Amino acid sequence: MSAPPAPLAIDVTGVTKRFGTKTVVNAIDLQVARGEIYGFLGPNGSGKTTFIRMLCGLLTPDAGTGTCLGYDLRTQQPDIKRHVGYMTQKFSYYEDLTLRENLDFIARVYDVPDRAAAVQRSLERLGLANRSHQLAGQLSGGWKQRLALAASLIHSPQLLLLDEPTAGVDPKARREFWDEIHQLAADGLTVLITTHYMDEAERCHRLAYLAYGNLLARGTVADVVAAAQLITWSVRGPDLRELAAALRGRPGIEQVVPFGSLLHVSGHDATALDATITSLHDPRHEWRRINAGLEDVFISLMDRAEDNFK
Ligand SMILES: Nc1ncnc2c1ncn2[C@@H]1O[C@H](COP(=O)(O)OP(=O)(O)OP(=O)(O)O)[C@@H](O)[C@H]1O
Repeated sequence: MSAPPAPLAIDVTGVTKRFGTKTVVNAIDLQVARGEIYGFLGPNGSGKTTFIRMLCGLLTPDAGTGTCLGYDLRTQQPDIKRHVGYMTQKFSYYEDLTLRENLDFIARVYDVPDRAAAVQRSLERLGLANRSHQLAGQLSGGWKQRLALAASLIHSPQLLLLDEPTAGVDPKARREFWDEIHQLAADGLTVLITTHYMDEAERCHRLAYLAYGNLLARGTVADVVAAAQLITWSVRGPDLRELAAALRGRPGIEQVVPFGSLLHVSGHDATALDATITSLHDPRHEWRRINAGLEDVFISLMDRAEDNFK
């Protein structure tokens, strides 16, 4: 049965989850368009996985309403699940089965019609056809990840859920993986992805940043950076460790973060920030006002969330 047409893949309001007395996801509203790649970022334990699991019909919210792929979040969970592919952090497969056998097994579990053709399509689509007789246990990390992606797509889902999909995968394999994800999205698949990597965040169409169960920022990378209104300076020169120690705790200085051979110094109060930088003037240091990056913004959001919610 195909899903009823819905312009939005996800359209939810006030989604909340509590475990015991702890509110792990706190009244989150979210809309995701079909074919969009939506990234979820935030510190460990901020509620990303729990929120996504509710969106995909794997967990029932304690409060909130809405739809996923046009199906009701509370009453039509089995329909949602049928159209969702889930690539978990720890993909399990049978090491002593070949790639083809692993995919065939998963296709059986999903009761995929015309299984042999579906497996062949999946092998070809992900460039695995030449390796189809190789034992899964002998694959390198990047190829195992491809197998995991193939497995999560075998039943032609409309929504793909990726939970930290590229942890431990080398940069070339990561790039290829992302090319594939963008191609799938261009073909209409909606992708929700949790990640801790900034380069992956920048590859998403839109982002949400969660901390302590609260949605603190959302939008495109440019939206999220602009909304933070973070003023950032970079400084290069000798003795940056000493400079960092001298800066921390001074008026206007909210964060001092080493970036390679530079320090990034940020805050929200331009006047106080300027005054402190001027007071620590050293001709050996080269200061430059820069545009805050996503990482600067996320560190700032995390620090502020600790003050607000802990
Ligand atoms: N079934 C459960 N029972 C009780 N507490 C849970 C359960 N599942 C998750 N939690 C708690 O909910 C909080 C949010 O967990 P969640 O896995 O959603 O965070 P996350 O942002 O995905 O973290 P990470 O980046 O580490 O994957 C954590 O404190 C976690 O311990």
